[in-house]
Amino acid sequence: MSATDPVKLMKQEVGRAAAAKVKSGTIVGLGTGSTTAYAIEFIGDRLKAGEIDNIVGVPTSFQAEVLAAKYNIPLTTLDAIDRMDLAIDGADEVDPNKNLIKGGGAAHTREKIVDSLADCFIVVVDSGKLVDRLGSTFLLPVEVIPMAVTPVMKAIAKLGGQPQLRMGVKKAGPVITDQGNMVIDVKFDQIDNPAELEATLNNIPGVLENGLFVGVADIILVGEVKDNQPSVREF
Ligand SMILES: O=C[C@H](O)[C@H](O)[C@H](O)COP(=O)(O)O
Repeated sequence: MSATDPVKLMKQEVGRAAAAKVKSGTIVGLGTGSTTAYAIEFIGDRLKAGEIDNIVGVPTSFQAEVLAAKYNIPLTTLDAIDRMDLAIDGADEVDPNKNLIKGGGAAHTREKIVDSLADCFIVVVDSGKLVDRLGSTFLLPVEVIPMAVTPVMKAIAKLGGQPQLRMGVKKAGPVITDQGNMVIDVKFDQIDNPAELEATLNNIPGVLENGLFVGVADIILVGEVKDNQPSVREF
């Protein structure tokens, strides 16, 4: 990836824009993925520069915990708080109604818990993540308890989905989530009713959580780039 890689420029710019919305004395959900990683870095930069202080983060993954430690952002847990002021997180697809597919990094279960508890959930994406209809470019991740992988795949096939077990890269065998579970990625020809599908999938015994986020996001920050100049649009 070159220094002027347009996707990198867009991710950095939305990360910076999201970090700029963090105020002193707030509790912030820290999402997962390459775009949110920039937001965490820029929050750390603002803390270091003294622009903000007294921030506490709630991590959505081991990756977020590691980044928070790297940038000296103190962390807390959901046992210690009732709510968050803000959550910042990426997405794999965003539709015009601000509904999302998440879980490209297998973190969607903890992300849905944290992002749902925030007063304001800000999504940070590059413009390539915008779709007219969810499921058109990205397979839908479903986290499953390991002993239930086969029956869940059969149940998903009966619903019309094409399931595949997510395999590791630079690791033999399946991807294991931060909770010790596996991920089934599902191709649906068409997702007409995301809310209904979200509930139907979660109702299959053995499914922990799927990557459909319906009615959770408040603000979408979209990174765009033209002539190597990045900008951010909000909706
Ligand atoms: O499980 C991972 C998350 O849902 C990520 O937020 C999502 O995959 C987007 O990641 P990235 O910003 O790297 O495209």
